[in-house]
Amino acid sequence: MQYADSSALVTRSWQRCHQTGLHPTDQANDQIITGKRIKEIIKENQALIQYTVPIFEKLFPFIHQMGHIAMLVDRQGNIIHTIGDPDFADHAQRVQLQVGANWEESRKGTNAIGTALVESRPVRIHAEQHFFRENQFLTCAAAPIYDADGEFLGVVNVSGQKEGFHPYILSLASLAADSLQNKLLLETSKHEHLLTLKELDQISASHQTPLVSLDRDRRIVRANAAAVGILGKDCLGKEFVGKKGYTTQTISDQTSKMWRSVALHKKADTPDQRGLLTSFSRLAGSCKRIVQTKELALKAALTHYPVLLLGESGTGKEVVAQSIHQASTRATQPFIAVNCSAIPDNLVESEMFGYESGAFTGANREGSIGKFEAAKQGTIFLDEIGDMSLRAQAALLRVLQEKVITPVGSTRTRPVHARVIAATHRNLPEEIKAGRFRADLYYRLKGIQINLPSLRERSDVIELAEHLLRQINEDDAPVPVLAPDAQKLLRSYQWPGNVRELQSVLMQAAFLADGGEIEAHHLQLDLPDLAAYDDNQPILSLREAEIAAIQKSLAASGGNVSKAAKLLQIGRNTLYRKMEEYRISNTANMGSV
Ligand SMILES: Nc1ncnc2c1ncn2[C@@H]1O[C@H](COP(=O)(O)OP(=O)(O)OP(=O)(O)O)[C@@H](O)[C@H]1O
Repeated sequence: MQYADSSALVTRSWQRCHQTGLHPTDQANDQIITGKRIKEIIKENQALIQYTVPIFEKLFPFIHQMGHIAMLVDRQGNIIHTIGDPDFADHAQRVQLQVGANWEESRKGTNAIGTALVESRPVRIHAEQHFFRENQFLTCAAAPIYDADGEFLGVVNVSGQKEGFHPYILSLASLAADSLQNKLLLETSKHEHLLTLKELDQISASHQTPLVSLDRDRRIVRANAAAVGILGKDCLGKEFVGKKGYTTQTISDQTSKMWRSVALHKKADTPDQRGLLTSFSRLAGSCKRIVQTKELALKAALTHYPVLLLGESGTGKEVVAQSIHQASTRATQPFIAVNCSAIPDNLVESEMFGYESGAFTGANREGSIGKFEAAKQGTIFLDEIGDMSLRAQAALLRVLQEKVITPVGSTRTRPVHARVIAATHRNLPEEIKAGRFRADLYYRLKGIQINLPSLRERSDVIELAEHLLRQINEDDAPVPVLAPDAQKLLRSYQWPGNVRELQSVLMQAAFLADGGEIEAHHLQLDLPDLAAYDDNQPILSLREAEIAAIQKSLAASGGNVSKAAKLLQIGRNTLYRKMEEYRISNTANMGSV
């Protein structure tokens, strides 16, 4: 789905409002449909509401946690079904954000529902972007819904108070609209051949699974937006011959279960509210990369696909795994983390799959259940999967393929219900090339692949640092403030240990600052030259240490700034900036870069 450039879209909408003669300080022309007419409208949209109810129930924990409400709106802009936070619903009624109200743009000015209806695309309208002042306390996102034949049916809208702004409410609305569309597509293509396309090289960050339905002659009868994006706008009616770079998978009974689970989980399965509060909110950060990561993790939480988390050490892979678990319908079941690199090779099977009594010398007399069984219908988190031996990989692959385990010393298999989330800091395609990792296992594990950005790639280091400082500060003492020089240093440092390193540096700094402002000299960073520090030499100030490190790296690289920056593990521009700041001239090689 295409997200619109919000500023251009808002400008267009405001122009339409002015042209219609609306004025921001006017009161909206509210029209609440009640009685017979609303009953008729609800009846006309009964099927749509019926499909929406379970999807909204699935979203309820997220919506409620955010203090928002979700709405189903028909193509005329009438709200026909809502779910969400009752407190906010009371506020919302002040501006008639309730069943029976009409939110067409010509009536209610620029707003997510009305503007999405006009623009036929997902729209987010935040606070002052609303045309009428009376609506500016809101933050809203709406995404259009189309039926399997591409007919426009209405929108899904998520709204809350502007203070509760979440960057991913648009994704949430789009996700609900996508699930609804897929459900409609599945219903209408019961007699057709329904298949999905899977990227061979990489699972894209797109929010929707591509779905295509074929008639008996393999002509494409229907396709959802994701499939049209891959196959081209004119794909309908054409013979389906596959697509380079993609495999196809028929949606069998088993895979359609996955869809039902996306769309139809009953409220009884919804996760624990408190769990949710600590789930995605633990993942601090608002830079683009981390928001994308959270969106994808949220999507993963709503499915039962295996998840593969890739990222350097300390980037938060385990936090993401826990967040996915807590936000999923499995939250009330166990989350079992297994560090694959810590299990001796000869114990992998018994640790993972358990053993029967007397299976081997030293084994517990009663036998023991393995991690897969301990996870029950919850999540098993296989950390450091890239460090598993090939023998253990083969055993794991069998489990993932056959969905059963055989405890050591037993002949009886037991079913596996747990969802697998795997993680590694290794580059698995390279491990495969080197013959250290099985390609078939890799493809099994990467149902949804989430790449976690390193701290170097993130633009929100200070925000993250402030979040971590609040966490570190256990008692009610004031949270230490980061002085400008400390912020500068935190931004320019290369963070080989990522968030874990940032956490420990801040912990030390808070201790050293002793309740005062944290300054640059409180930050004990692992600067390269400190490794070479000799006991007999005086301790250098941070500035002196940086100067010495830069001079040494320039000398070692023969004046080549790129090489010197590499040695220092910083970017070339950062090195140039520091050379300028410390007035270091490149005497080793004046002409070189
Ligand atoms: N976005 C984040 N917000 C807040 N804390 C975070 C974030 N990312 C990571 N952390 C914290 O950083 C530390 C390291 O995270 P975690 O253990 O999840 O990393 P990892 O990638 O699994 O590391 P490894 O590969 O070494 O196992 C944890 O204490 C975690 O709470």
